[in-house]
Amino acid sequence: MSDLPSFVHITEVGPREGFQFEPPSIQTKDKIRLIDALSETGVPEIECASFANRKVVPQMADALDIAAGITRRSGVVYGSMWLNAKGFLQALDSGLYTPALTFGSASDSFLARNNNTTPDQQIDRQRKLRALYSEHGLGSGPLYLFTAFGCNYEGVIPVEKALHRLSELVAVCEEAGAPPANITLCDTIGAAGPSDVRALVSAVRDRWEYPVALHLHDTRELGIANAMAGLELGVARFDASVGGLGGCPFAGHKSAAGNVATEELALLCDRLGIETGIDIPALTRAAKLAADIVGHPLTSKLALAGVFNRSPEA
Ligand SMILES: CC(C)(COP(=O)([O-])OP(=O)([O-])OC[C@H]1O[C@@H](n2cnc3c(N)ncnc32)[C@H](O)[C@@H]1OP(=O)([O-])[O-])[C@@H](O)C(=O)NCCC(=O)NCCSC(=O)C[C@@](C)(O)CC(=O)[O-]
Repeated sequence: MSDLPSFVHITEVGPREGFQFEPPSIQTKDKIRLIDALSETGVPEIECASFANRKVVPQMADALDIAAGITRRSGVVYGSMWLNAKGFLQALDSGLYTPALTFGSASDSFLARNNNTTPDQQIDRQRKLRALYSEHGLGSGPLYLFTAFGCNYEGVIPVEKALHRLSELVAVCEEAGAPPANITLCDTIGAAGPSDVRALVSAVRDRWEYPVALHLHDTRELGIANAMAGLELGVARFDASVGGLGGCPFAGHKSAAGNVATEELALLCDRLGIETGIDIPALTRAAKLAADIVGHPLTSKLALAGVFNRSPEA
């Protein structure tokens, strides 16, 4: 356990990844209500929305309204995501935090469905995005590898394939003089187990010195075990989603439902003596609000059971 980090940065992605996976009928005011509630929980960063083709992701068509409607609390970073230049320029206009994101996928089939590109086109798109980032004064940013462990269309992704796709994306960043701020390995469909996490994180570390981050899905109940494997390797940056909301609509018929729940990851860290800055009871209340807004129970057992009272009154 000696490599456990002392602090873990958790980016809350529920308002983006969660609501993209729900029907488009969720009201903008409710999305804003959840983001404002999350702002009071100590999460350091909230991904509020994405700027995407509204014909394929109508759930995110109100991204600009969300950006305009939220109450920004000092000390909280309010971010967004995009997959192309058009989305990046909208994100800039929104005033949400816009790090220089680079994206790719270990599965070529997922890439075609999610990003509408072949691997070569994706590299070309990332080069152009990087040039656009430079024009706007942005340097290094996170590099995301989707379906890093497996995919509903291609099955298991061998470590070598993930490394190959990563090396192309890292080269784009390095050639632009903007090495990745981190390499975020995404288990888009909850395909991994702890040994897979250990194998890929270690292989990436053997090859590059960039910090590794994890974006885990709990689709098959291994999300927290996978997070534990990452923590034991010293991974100190995670994405997670309040209540376990979310998934990617382009990930296949079994899909990607259920990110690791932020409050459960924060609880794991707390029980390991790792700081996150998160007020777990407050986040658990936000998870209940998220369930009310979407109108169905969420996967987080902590949200269901409530925080364990260590000193109950007799
Ligand atoms: C993939 C792209 C960007 C390809 O975008 P493209 O190839 O440029 O365009 P397209 O062929 O998809 O569509 C073209 C039409 O979309 C419009 N368009 C195109 N982009 C935008 C935009 N940004 N904002 C507004 N409109 C846009 C564009 O203007 C045009 O409109 P038309 O001329 O036909 O009227 C696009 O198809 C798209 O936005 N798709 C949605 C993909 C998506 O949002 N996926 C989910 C997020 S990724 C994820 O969840 C995984 C993650 C991050 O959580 C990690 C993990 O778990 O692994």
